[in-house]
Amino acid sequence: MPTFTALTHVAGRDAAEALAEACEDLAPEPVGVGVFEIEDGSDRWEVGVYFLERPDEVALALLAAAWGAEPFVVSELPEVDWVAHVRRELTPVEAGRFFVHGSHDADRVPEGVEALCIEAAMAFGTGHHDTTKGCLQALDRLATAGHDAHRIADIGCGTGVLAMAAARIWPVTVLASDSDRIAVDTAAANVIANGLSGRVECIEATGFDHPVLDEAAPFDLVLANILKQPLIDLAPQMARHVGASGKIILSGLLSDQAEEVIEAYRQHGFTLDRRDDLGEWATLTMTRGDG
Ligand SMILES: C[S@@+](CC[C@H](N)C(=O)[O-])C[C@H]1O[C@@H](n2cnc3c(N)ncnc32)[C@H](O)[C@@H]1O
Repeated sequence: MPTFTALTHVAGRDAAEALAEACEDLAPEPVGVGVFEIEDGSDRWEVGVYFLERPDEVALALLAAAWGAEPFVVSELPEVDWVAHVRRELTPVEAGRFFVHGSHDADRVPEGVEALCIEAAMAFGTGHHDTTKGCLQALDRLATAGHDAHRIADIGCGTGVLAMAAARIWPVTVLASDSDRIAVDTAAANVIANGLSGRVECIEATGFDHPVLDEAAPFDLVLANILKQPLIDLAPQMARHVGASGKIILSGLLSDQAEEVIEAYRQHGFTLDRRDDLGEWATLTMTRGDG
């Protein structure tokens, strides 16, 4: 378990930010630099510079030079399992019928929900982000409306949260792909942890560039929570891989980017069913054809 040495100094906001900036290129290299408001109404800010090993006297002298006349406090942070700490801080997320939680909250799962256990790890998708939440709500609505999906893909699966949610609704094998190997491995581990082995297949691919995705097409449901530009770039491939009347759920775009994405997909034969804005993010549900 790593321990950290912290160098801290309290100042006004501008001075704290200037100090933090001066410390970013230091040797030894800090593992983190942060500026935090001290919440006592005094408008004072703490700048903290964190090292995995305590800097020696020479390094401290260099740091003192970088910080100019400002004094700093050197302290050892208590030994804390920060990963476990962050995980414990994550509270469960409810979206439609889904209840996404960490393993530390397994005993808090209410009756009658579809529970998905996701640990905070190296991949995106604990359910906390409004884009993930928006997609889970859209999935829930499609299922409630009786959409029948036999071929499903989740492009940019991250932790696999959306693919697993879809697998909980429809009794088919869902293809989950991501361009990032770490995300693919994380999703595969989550699939096992959630008892969905054989129901979600995780593959490394950018967009639909994988023979397994080509062979499984045409899909009648595709989820893609990636950013605006990758979504727009994906539109021609989406049109080739989604069957007539197939649904797509798109997110990862800011509300003010929604029209641009809708237009790109309109040009490839999709009709907007609905748009849902959560926070500053939009989620689009569209149909291939006239809906
Ligand atoms: C915002 S995360 C979404 C994760 C998860 N699906 C969710 O809804 O929380 C986007 C993921 O898409 C992946 N990604 C981005 N562009 C991609 C592309 N063109 N093809 C496949 N994966 C992509 C990233 O590596 C990342 O894991």
